[in-house]
Amino acid sequence: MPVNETFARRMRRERLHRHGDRGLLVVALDHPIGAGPIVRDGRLDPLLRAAAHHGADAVVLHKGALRHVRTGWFRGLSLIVHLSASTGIAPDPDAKVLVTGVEEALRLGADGVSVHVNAGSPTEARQLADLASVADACDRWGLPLLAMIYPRGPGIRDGRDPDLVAHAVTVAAEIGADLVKTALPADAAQIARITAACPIPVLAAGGTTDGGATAVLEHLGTALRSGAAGAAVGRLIFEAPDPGAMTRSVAALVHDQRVPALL
Ligand SMILES: O=C(CO)COP(=O)(O)O
Ligand SMILES: N[C@@H](CC=O)C(=O)O
Repeated sequence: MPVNETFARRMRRERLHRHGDRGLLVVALDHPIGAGPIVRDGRLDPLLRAAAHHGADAVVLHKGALRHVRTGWFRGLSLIVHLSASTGIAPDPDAKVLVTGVEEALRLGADGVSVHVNAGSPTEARQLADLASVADACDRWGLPLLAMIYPRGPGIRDGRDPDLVAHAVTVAAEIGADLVKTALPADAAQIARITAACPIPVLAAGGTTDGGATAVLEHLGTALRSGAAGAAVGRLIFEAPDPGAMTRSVAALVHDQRVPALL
């Protein structure tokens, strides 16, 4: 726990957890700007129902999505507003830019904000400056900041290289994030080294489901047993035939360190 944290920031950081403080399950739904629609009918409410009713602590959404979803889901679910974006069809999809700010997120009812940084990308310098300005604003307003930071760029062959990932999460902590989310390597000992060296909680990203849902669940289980403080999971849940059941499975891992029935 940080020793120099304001009352407001600590209270809000602790309140992100809706199921005890053992692990944080964040359902990330920030993909549409990058990848296009994630639901066929444009309605995110069924995914928010799955998150709210099946064990998630928080969801990540972009500002515009909030105009099209019900407020009621957030009685038992924390809201993290994502402040940065890029599209997968851009000349450089790794070039994240800020698309809104901390004060707007607060006006929208956010319990926290998140910013994505691609460390090693051609625009890394500007992305770091953006993360730093958001961290300053979070200090002013007492709002928790989740940094999503990945080693990504033309010179990076393996974005899960343990040394690169250890470096990336350290950058997030040094700039002033409260939590960091990244794609962790597969090896348990390497994950343990990364999480032990990082002064802030590290959340494991779900990642692509191309290798099957079971492989993603197994990876999350390894990460949680190796020091990850929770998981931020998108595709595994919104691509699942039954997002509620998949949320329950991830929640069993995150909150109870219990192997879900799906494994
Ligand atoms: O946090 C996330 C995206 O912002 C994780 O999403 P995926 O599980 O789809 O990688
Ligand atoms: N924040 C993520 C979105 C989901 O994967 C990214 O931009 O890559």
